[in-house]
Amino acid sequence: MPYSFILPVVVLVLVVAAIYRRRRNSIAYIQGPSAPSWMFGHMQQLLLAFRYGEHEFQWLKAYGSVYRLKGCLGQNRLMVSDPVALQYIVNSAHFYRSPLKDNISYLLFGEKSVITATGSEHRRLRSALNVGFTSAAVRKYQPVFKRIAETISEELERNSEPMTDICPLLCTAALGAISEAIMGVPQKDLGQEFVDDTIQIVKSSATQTNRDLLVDAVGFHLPGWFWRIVMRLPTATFNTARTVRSLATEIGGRIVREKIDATRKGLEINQDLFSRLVNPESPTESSKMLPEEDIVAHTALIVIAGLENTANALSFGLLELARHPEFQRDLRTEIHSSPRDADGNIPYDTMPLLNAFVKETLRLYPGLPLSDRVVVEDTVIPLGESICTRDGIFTNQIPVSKGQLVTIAIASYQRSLPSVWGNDAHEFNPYRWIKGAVHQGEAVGPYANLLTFLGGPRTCLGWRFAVSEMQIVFCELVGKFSFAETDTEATRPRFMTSLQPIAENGRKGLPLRIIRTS
Ligand code: HEM
Repeated sequence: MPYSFILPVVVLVLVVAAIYRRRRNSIAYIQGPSAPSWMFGHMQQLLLAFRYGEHEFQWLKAYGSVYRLKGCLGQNRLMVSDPVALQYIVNSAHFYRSPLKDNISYLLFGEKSVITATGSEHRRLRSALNVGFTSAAVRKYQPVFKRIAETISEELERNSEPMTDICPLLCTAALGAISEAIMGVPQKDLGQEFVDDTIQIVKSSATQTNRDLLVDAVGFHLPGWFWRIVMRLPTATFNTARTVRSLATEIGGRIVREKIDATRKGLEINQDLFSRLVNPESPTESSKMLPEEDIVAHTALIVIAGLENTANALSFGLLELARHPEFQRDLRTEIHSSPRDADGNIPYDTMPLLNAFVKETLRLYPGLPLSDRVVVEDTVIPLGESICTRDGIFTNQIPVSKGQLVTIAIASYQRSLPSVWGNDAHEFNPYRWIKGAVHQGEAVGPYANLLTFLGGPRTCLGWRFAVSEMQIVFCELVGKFSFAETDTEATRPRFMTSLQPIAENGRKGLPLRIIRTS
């Protein structure tokens, strides 16, 4: 057969082209620290650090805002905290979430949720859910946040212990806020089993051990269909995840059906998100209405997405106040001297110290300090500042090939450039926001130029919700109590799926001395 050589030649050409392209776009020429081991690369230092960032922030200092790290089993990873590069990555369709994270989201939330949907389906779901997350919608949740904050105060007043772990209280408060504002029901209606299992799944999905690092590294190369089969296995974590999902479907389904019934009976409709999705207030909302099953599918996602991150941000804020008594006093003075309306509301957005404090807390303690992306199509990442390669050549762009792992280094970005944050970027200094020391350059995220809520089409839907809840809870608590650390520096941030406060005993917690002030 005269043409029988064609196929092998075509295959050979394709293989050589692929190798050439891989070499050409390999990131091996980018500088970075040498790895302590081939098996774990830098992953133990990055993800299992005793105090989050103890190695990462040193690498940042040594290599700048783009450098190469080793993942497990010799994998090359690109760590990026350059604002121009980050803006490109979060907005570009050339990058997608790492397959591992995507598969876990798929197991927990199914394919009908905004976090797993892609393309036009993602845009449709976001646009519909957004009716509950606009500035106007979030303003209407303020009474809920206020009530929730007062419940924490009442609990603290009853408590006569010399030391209180504030974390569980803040977690219950954050759950109450979501339950009432998003679903329009008191927290007890969610049922203890759902609440316990949800908290459990957040804990057990935390990457904490060497074994987890290796499973993640191997899992990265496995196709989605393989994961979907593995996730049917009856392991403790997968069982809890399945229970959370089925309880969420049951509870969400019941809540949504009750709201549909109330609408049919002409009863008054509330301001919570689920009510508005069932019974839109305006024709624009009507056109984006979600069917019942789509609303139900978001029950678990919204609880999990909104609970941990907000509660942890509140905890870290109180930790920094305990470490900075003078700032705490100034903030209390601002709270006491701010005018209140007839309902006791303060114009939260106009309080300089309060807002500087919220921004500084979210800058230093992003709930998700790292977020992995995979290149889905060859592209070139532009850089705001040139980097020097291992060959001593300066470049202001990095070509990356399909399959390359890129880490959006959120925590590093928020401490990186002195030209953006000032020279004391590693310190807690809320005044930097008041003195105008923060340079508002590239708009990388939706709030204060921070990436804590990510950016681009996948920006956190609940960012205004979280900021408003933080403003109100801080006002209530700092207005009535003083916070002091029992052992300065004992509590540390650790990365366990999210950035969490870890007490001296190695467990999640924030023990504080809390005293009534007025
Ligand atoms: C301080 C608190 C919060 C932080 C730091 C935070 C952070 C984030 C981040 C980083 C993402 C992107 C995740 C990714 O794509 O890998 C995200 C997505 C999301 N968040 Fe938040 N979040 C917070 C509070 C909330 C709240 C209170 C809600 C809802 C009540 C919420 C709902 C969502 C949803 C629905 C998404 C998915 C958006 C999409 O994929 O289009 N978040 N959040």
